Amino acid sequence: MTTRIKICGLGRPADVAACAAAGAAYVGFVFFEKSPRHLSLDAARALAMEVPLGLAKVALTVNADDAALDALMDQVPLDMLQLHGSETPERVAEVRDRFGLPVMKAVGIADEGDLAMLEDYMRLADQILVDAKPPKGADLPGGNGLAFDWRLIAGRRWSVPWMLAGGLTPDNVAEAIRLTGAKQVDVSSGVESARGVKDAALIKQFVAAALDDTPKL
Ligand SMILES: O=C(O)c1ccccc1N[C@@H]1O[C@H](COP(=O)(O)O)[C@@H](O)[C@H]1O
Repeated sequence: MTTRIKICGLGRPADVAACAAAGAAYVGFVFFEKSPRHLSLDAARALAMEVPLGLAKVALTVNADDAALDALMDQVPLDMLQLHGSETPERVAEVRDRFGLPVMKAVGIADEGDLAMLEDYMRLADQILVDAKPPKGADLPGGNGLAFDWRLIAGRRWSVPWMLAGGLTPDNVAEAIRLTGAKQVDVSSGVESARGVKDAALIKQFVAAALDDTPKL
């Protein structure tokens, strides 16, 4: 199976085109006002219309309530919801039932003590996104360009599909895949030329580096 790649935090039609041309499997739109990648619903709708069939559109939200998710779902065509806040397992189940889209829950990892949470969420989410835990006091719960110790999840057994995230770059993604066995990876900061600004050349390099590590059968 080829590595599936998500590029998160797109802002312009040219970013969508770069992801499609490079061979990404998912594109991510951020709905979190503190983020430099935040999109209004109008901007996201326009951007989503540019996404070719076969490239999955993921909405990243942080502790969004039903009203916010209703508005998002009404206005933006989407394929998946990424819950990147402190949503409980019960909230993950509720969102999945109410909105009828696959739900990917982000889990922040800093040390072994965080690994138990993976089991709790794997029972209820369609996918898990394994990210670095943000530093104390950080403005953003993700998208900080920080990696965690990948050895913590090396050899782990997974009961649902999962994606590796956190501080990935064109230079380290192949090693991250090799160490963790990830079949899906997600990147934001590592393909930006400035905070919040995606770079087509870096997107191409990242996808090529991630695909290059796919075992050839
Ligand atoms: O990208 C953001 O601005 C963001 C905001 C709030 C929560 C998560 C966010 N991004 C996600 O964080 C991870 C890792 O990002 P990075 O590659 O380390 O910058 C990724 O899943 C993004 O989807």
